[in-house]
Amino acid sequence: MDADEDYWDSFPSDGIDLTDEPDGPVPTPATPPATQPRPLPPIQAVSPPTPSESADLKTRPYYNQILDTLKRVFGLPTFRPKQLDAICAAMDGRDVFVLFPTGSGKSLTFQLPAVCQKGVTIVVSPLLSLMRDQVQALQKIGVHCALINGDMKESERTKVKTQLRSRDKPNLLYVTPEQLQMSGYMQSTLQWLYEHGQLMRFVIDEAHCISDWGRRFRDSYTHLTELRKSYPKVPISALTATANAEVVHDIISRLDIPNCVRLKLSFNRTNLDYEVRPKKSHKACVDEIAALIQTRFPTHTGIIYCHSRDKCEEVAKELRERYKLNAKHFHAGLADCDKRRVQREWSEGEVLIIVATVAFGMGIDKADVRYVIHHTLPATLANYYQETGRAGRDGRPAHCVLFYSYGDVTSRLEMIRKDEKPEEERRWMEEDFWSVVRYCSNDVRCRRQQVLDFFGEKFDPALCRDLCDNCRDKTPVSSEDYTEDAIRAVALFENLSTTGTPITKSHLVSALRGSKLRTMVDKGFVNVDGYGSCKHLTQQLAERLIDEMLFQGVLTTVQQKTYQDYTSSYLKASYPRVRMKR
Ligand SMILES: Nc1ncnc2c1ncn2[C@@H]1O[C@H](COP(=O)(O)OP(=O)(O)OP(=O)(O)O)[C@@H](O)[C@H]1O
Repeated sequence: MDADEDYWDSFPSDGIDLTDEPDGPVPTPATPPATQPRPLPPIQAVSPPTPSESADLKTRPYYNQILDTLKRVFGLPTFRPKQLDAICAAMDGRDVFVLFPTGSGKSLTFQLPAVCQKGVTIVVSPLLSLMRDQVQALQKIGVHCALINGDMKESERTKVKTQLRSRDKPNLLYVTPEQLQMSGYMQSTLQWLYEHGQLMRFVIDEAHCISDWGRRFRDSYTHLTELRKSYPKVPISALTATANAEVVHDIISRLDIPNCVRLKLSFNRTNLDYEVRPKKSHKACVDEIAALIQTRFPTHTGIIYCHSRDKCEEVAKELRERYKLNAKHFHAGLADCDKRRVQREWSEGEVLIIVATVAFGMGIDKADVRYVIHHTLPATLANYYQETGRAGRDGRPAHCVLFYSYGDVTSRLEMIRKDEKPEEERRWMEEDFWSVVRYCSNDVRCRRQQVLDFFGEKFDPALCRDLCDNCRDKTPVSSEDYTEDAIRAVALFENLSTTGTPITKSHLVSALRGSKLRTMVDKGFVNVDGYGSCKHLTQQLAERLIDEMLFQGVLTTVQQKTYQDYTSSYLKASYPRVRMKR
């Protein structure tokens, strides 16, 4: 399998281009991993703006100017929540920390002040594609801005730097952290701007990259900690969509902006409907996806995420050929020109369905995506939030469906275990992935609550308004203790193992229920002590019992090659054994 997503690769030396990387550096989960014993810094939650910041923003002397710029330059009628607070803080020359979810309009919070003020705002961004898109979008509406990255020819870079010292300065300069760090000429240009009072602000986009609490700590971001020392009078804005309390604290201390105006929005995407569906087989899953699209979204745009390049191509082909749906695939294996073409066709509505790996998403700002379907499990719950976050950016209802099977869990775990990364990183990957498994297997708790919980945000499920499958399911929930059955299952598993035959999950389920299947007889399982000890359980309950034992780590799985190079997943005990000397 050519698994595409490789979340833990180090970043390329100068920005990121369209590889099969997730959209932006990997978000940080709400809690640091248990296997990483680091002293916790004191948690400093993001505080609401102080009264002087929130009250009477409309009386600010520049209020009419920013409102006019919002309408005339950006073509937008009103501000979204907290945008005005962030813009006023920037206009007042304050340091600002913006923690808003994806798609909430963070960019405007620095772009608008940059347009209103004289001088240059430097925007440090790790994603080349995102930078290009933003610069193009700004140029389209007549904003004077420029870009410097490692891909450009030296002559092009020199042209921009010359422009920076001229009268015809851009309002915004987008730059990769590497360019800011490496280029001596860049440094001297900044110094020149600073000395001439023309350096308006530093904006650190994806600011969680600066924090080593983030899993994808980016080396080139470290020197950004020098900005305050080198340019003490220049205010700094830090923006991120993914930071827990520790990361926020770390960013603020590293950038040395302790008195920044802190603005936070809820991560609840109220218009998204979350649903998990069992994945019975690949074919059944594609059938269901096709039926869902044909009945509910026949003329709408959507994204289907798959784990591997092969799967993307296969699913897109099946949707086209079997269901006559307008689908195309996208992954990092495509030539750059093909990537651009498919992305453009989808953005312009010529192609409705994109079947993609996580490579798809960087810099995508399509407002009317009506559904995001996961054919395969995402790597972490934070990634799931980010990937589903591409739906409904226009604020209108959108649907997120995640297909889940234990088979996908085991193959993902197997891949993680085979990964050549250091053991600790593999453990993180596993732990992050378990958050997804727990989310899928919890069919009681509000999905929205589970997602927000992951980001450390408390959410009252009553506010979900039945916009998730668990809240919609009104079947009364009863809880029963299955410990006795679990003990029987462990004893039976031990006894079955004495036959020397590897045991699959379905063997154990059949043995618990006392199945008379030929294969159980042939393998000699039926004669084992405890065979049929859970006859009272239905097939579904027995399967859930074993799943639960797998989730809780009582059992685990190992992959073994069978005949003809097929691999099967076998159960392995992972409960501690008590051994005593007699
Ligand atoms: N006040 C507004 N009114 C209407 N649309 C807006 C407003 N502010 C921003 N938008 C639109 O919202 C979309 C998302 O904005 P933006 O790209 O800044 O989000 P973001 O928070 O930076 O998201 P991400 O983290 O995904 O980059 C854009 O299409 C933008 O034009």
